[in-house]
Amino acid sequence: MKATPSVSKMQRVRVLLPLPLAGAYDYRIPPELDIRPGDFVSVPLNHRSMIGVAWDASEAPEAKPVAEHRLKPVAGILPAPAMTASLRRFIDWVAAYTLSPPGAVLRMAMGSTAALEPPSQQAGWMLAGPGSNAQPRLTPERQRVLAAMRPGEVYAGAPLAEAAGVSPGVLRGMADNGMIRPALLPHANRFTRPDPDHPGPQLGGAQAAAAASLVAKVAARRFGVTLLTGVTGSGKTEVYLDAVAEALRQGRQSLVLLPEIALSAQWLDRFKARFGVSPALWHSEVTPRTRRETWRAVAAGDAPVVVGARSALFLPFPDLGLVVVDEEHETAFKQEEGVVYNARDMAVVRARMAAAACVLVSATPSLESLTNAESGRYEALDLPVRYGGATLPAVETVDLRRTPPERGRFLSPPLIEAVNATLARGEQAMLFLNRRGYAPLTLCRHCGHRMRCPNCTAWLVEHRARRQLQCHHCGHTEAPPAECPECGSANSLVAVGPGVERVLEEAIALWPEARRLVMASDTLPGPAAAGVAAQSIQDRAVDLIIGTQIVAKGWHFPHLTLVGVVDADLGLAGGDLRAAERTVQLLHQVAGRAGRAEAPGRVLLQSFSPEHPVMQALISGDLGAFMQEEAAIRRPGHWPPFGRLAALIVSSEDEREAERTARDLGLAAPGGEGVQVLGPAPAPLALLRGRHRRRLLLKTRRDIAVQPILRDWLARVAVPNSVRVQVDVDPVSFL
Ligand SMILES: Nc1ncnc2c1ncn2[C@@H]1O[C@H](COP(=O)(O)OP(=O)(O)OP(=O)(O)O)[C@@H](O)[C@H]1O
Ligand SMILES: [Zn+2]
Repeated sequence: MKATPSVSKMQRVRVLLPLPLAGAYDYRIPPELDIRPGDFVSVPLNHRSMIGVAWDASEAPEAKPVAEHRLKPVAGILPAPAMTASLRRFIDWVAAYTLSPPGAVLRMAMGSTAALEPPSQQAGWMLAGPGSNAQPRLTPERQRVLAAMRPGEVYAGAPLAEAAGVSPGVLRGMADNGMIRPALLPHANRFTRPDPDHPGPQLGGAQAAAAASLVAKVAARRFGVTLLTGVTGSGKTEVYLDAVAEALRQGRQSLVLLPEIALSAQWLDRFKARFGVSPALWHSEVTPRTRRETWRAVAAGDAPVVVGARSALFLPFPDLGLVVVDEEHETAFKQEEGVVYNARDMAVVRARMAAAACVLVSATPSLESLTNAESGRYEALDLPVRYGGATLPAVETVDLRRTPPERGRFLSPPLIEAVNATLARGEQAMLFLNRRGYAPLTLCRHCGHRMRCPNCTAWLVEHRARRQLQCHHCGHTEAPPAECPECGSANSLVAVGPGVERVLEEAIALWPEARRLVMASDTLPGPAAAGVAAQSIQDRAVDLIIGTQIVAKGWHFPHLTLVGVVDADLGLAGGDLRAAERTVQLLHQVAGRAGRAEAPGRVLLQSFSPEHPVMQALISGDLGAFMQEEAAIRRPGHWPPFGRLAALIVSSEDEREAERTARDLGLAAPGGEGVQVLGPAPAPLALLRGRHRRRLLLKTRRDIAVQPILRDWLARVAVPNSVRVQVDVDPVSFL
């Protein structure tokens, strides 16, 4: 008798397919197959063969199940490790929470279907052995090959030929003569086990206490969430790496989520220094082959530590013991397309289902996590000082009303002077502006015409180096016209406002001798490029860094002492719920790059409103007080995290259809005590990729779940095929 009853006792099995439209489908189980929940199976669907997962029996069987004789049979079971119950529960949970089809969530968990096939083994050569009675001619070339081989070992062809200094044809000839024979190369497990006892840095004071607390949580092998906060440069990474070490000792796997793959460059060096080897990596730029190998290694428990982007949450860990979310406040953890989910929040759920410890890490924690820590749902650990006695940078504002830049320029005299002084001392300076390209707006001096995207409610951003106008929403590009498309005036188009390219232009004029580096997502397209850039900064091959938000997070540049924020007011303009919170977080993080070693740091914020509470919070550095003010503003109106939000985004290529559906949804809006619907209203991005957009916002009290209300609401409104209604639970973007 087997311990777990197989579903084969029944004649049918529910199979979840990785399709956005499907729930689980019923299939017939042929007598020769022994199928258990979690098995990867191939099944017929519309005359094609598809791979899906044997799902668990439904708790509420359908009223009218498909008749037995009409069911198609399962074709076979794939030789891949079955999906664990904890991952299946997680997929169901994410689908229910985000109102997504479970199949769409499953698709994220299947990584690459190729990973489900047995790994293809490469062929090589080995000595034929004593049994062979070959008596071939022993040329010097063949002798060299034999000398390069040891009995019983398999050699890949190309390196063997190279080692013996012969052509591959020689090997084939020897095989024909029976001197060597083909054999399969053994699998190299590329994910060497990190050594938890590899000597790491000596943790001091608060670091040691925090690390001990995290280690105890991992050792307890229970679910629990810890919010690890600490000033920039306090060594939070080193602290949570101790928790990773404990998971290794426990024989359990760890997952570390980072918001930006570019960041992983320095992080990987840190990991390697701590454990002697590299972890497995998971993000969109990993090659298909590595993806396949990583997926299988994770499933087999052979990848003890994975560091990745949000999609790594759906990897098939058989025994996850620790989930870390670094820079937990980052909005990059929100996936806005397809299944709309927040990886930070789902990481907590994944950890709960795996009975794993979860650690959320940030110098600027979100109000959500702070509130959870305050209520005792999360445990709080804090590192109050910078590592190694470094002090926090001094933050000042530059009042742009009093000391404005020269006409047509963007760097004010005080900032220019500060850069001068920094460069003169041989230290590094950074100019931060969260805007790619040369200028955010191109305008006709004569008629006032603005260059807009034809597909979006957005201005075209000039990228001068590429001689392009670009839409940052849909990717539309066009060449800058010679004359105004509206009034026909020649040479009348002017660039308005700065992007990093324009700041670079100004920097070249001011500091022609300085070695400059631009760090933006389009100039550093991948983690490798970011790694090279980071190294050149560490090696002091760069004097002046000009960057967008990718310079803000995580980096440790010991010789960087000045940070200049070109437009500190930029993030406040949008005016959504979290605009102030986000601006404080971003600018505090950027500021935190300055003065992380011996030399003290200085930060200058160029602003038109230095008296704004955001600037005041940055100057004082007292983010706790700022967040308490934020909480006081949001609490009475039940705004998150003191209430719940879900957005409906109605879109269609036909504006009238979008309008009509939005109105119908508005008319059918739910109500009652603690439930409120705002809208419909045109979205700020009223046109996006050629689709007209309307928004509705459901707001409920914290104790009222939005999902049942949304399901009920959506079921009452007929949505034409040409209209899409996207559900965004816990929206981060309000565009
Ligand atoms: N105990 C230690 N021994 C040696 N080096 C340490 C120790 N703690 C931290 N460091 C080093 O100090 C630097 C800052 O640490 P780390 O980057 O982890 O800080 P952080 O708290 O994550 O900062 P941020 O929030 O700004 O990203 C790193 O170079 C790190 O290796
Ligand atoms: Zn566009």
